[in-house]
Amino acid sequence: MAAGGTLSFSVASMVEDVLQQHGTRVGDLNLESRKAEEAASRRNEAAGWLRKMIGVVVAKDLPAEPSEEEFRLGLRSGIILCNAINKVQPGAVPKVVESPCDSALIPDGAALSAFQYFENVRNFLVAIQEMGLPTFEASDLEQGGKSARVVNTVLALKSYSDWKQTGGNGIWKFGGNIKPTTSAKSFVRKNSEPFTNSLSRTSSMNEKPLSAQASDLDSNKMSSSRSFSMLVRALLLDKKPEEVPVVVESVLSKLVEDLSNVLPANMNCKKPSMKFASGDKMLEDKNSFNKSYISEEESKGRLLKQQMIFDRQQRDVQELKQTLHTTKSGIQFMKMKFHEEFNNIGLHIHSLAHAASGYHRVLEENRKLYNQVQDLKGSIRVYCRVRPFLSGLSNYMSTVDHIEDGNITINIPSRHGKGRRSFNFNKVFGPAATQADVFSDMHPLIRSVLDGYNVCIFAYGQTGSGKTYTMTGPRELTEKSQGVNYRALGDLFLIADQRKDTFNYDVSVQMIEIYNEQVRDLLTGLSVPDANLIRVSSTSDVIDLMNLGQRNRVVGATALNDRSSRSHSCLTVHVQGRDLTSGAILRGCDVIASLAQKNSHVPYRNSKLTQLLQDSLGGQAKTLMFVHISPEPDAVGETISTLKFAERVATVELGAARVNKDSTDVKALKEQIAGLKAALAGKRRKMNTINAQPLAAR
Ligand SMILES: Nc1ncnc2c1ncn2[C@@H]1O[C@H](COP(=O)(O)OP(=O)(O)OP(=O)(O)O)[C@@H](O)[C@H]1O
Repeated sequence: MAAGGTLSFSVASMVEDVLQQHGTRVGDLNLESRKAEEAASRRNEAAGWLRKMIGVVVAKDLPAEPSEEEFRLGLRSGIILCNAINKVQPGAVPKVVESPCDSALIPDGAALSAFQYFENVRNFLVAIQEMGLPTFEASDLEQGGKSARVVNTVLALKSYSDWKQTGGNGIWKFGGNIKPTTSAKSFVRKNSEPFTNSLSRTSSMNEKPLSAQASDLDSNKMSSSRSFSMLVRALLLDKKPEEVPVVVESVLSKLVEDLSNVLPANMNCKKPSMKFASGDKMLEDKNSFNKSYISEEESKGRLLKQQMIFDRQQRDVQELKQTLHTTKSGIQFMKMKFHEEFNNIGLHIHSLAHAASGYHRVLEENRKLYNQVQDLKGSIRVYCRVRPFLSGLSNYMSTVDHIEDGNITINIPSRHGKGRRSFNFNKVFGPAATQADVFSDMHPLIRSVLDGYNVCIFAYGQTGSGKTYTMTGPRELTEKSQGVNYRALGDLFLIADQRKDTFNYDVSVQMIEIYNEQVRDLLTGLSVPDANLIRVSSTSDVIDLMNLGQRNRVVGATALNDRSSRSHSCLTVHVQGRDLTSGAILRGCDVIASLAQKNSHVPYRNSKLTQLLQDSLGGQAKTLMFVHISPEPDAVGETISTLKFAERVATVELGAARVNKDSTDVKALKEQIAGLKAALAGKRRKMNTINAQPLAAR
């Protein structure tokens, strides 16, 4: 390291200080001239050796005995120094940059390429350093620089050259022109090989400092020790003997002080800063190496990272492929299952269709059988109802003697002979019979209307016998006291609603009055041959229309009783049902009529009433006739004639068969119906079970 020279200057200045303290003038000692003389001697030795090594031609810029300035200028380009070191150690500076104008003297500050100058001097200093010789600083070749250090380096190189020429045996000791007896330390070159890479340079640099520093110290010590002794002698020359110890003590204490200031700074500097351009270059190299090393590491890292990303993406792709495969398999499986399900559903629908058609066949069969039973019961059924005594008249003896099943026995006053007479009907309802009792026998026929049969329900009887009561109910109507028309219509709409999945029903009504052989439309109030049909959708719709008809019936009546006895009102309910499966149309009607007891002068067969009811009464329809009688004995004559007419209607006039309840035909039919009902119930259960199952399980 270039810390050398520090001691020599310090000692000289220190002695100077001491001399000044003691009032001694240096000028008197002629110290400067002695120093200059010695420096010139060393410079000449160095210049001479350089000229000898590289030849006078190459060293033309360096005079044999140059001044300090000439020495500095001659070596400033570094060309002479590089050539000299290459002579001592070939290849030490691999490339020497020659001046473009060799022959020209390069003046101070002349334009030799700064790069060339820098390169040569730097390379020379690196080589010197590699060889373990004392170095100088590049700035020492500049004006004001310490050329003595340059001289020192050249003389060290000379000494090394001499040692090498003698065979290089033994330990080379750098002595310069200093006598071997001085305290110069042995100098062992640590790394003589030229560096080949920045790493070896760095390591040699790191190993170098202490030895180089020691070397610098030694050489400076040697060179300055002679001056030091000369100075001390000159100092003590004119001193009296008693003054000598004081002066020596001062010199020594100053020396110790300076040493203590200088040594720690040099000796403790294990990692001194690089002052040379060569050091900078090495740092640059190291940095660039580090950079390239780092960038290589970085690129490796990046590659590794990319590889990892690539690997992960490949794994992802594999996973996706696997998922796709699984999904495809799943879809295939679903397709298969779907086809299976589809086929199963197809089979199931087929069996359901089969069952449904069977069900419909059974229904149809049931309907026919049901209505056959109704037929066997008789196309016309005649019922007799006895009104209770009205309040206030309960003390009278009743006309009715007794009632037993379908038989009613009437007490006949003695003046009319015989005393009693019995009449047979399908059923006789006594004064205690309720509205529900009366309707119960009518109920099965309502279903027949919805199956496409015509049903005629009419009330017959003298005035005040209770026709309106049976058909409609009392004035203060309650649910319990509702008449058969409410109940029948209620049933009709209820059954139609229950069948809505299989049948679509349209219901409409017409209401007429036959008065004095004139037909009047009670819903329009006009006399018309055919009454209007008005569509209805509920029982209340029908009731509203019946009320309207009732009001029209009353309007214009001159004598209510007279009118009542000659008027027949008739409500006809038309039902049209469409079988939703087969599309078949069923048509039925329910005629609800209130017929006054006919006058004897009107022939029954030709009457308007008979014409009106011919469809119902002619055998195509099921007819229910409710004969009403009053219990009061004063009307017994009319009662008997009413009963006679009713019996004739039931047996002779209309030719209807009387039902024998015990006939074998009825029994067989009943059994057949029971069997069919059981079969139907079985089919229904089966269908309900199938419908309850989830589709996949079917
Ligand atoms: N079964 C019965 N229970 C209680 N009261 C009844 C019964 N039958 C009829 N009545 C009552 O007897 C009276 C006459 O009955 P209703 O008006 O029904 O006779 P009708 O035959 O319709 O008469 P008309 O032919 O004059 O119209 C009414 O007050 C009615 O409430």
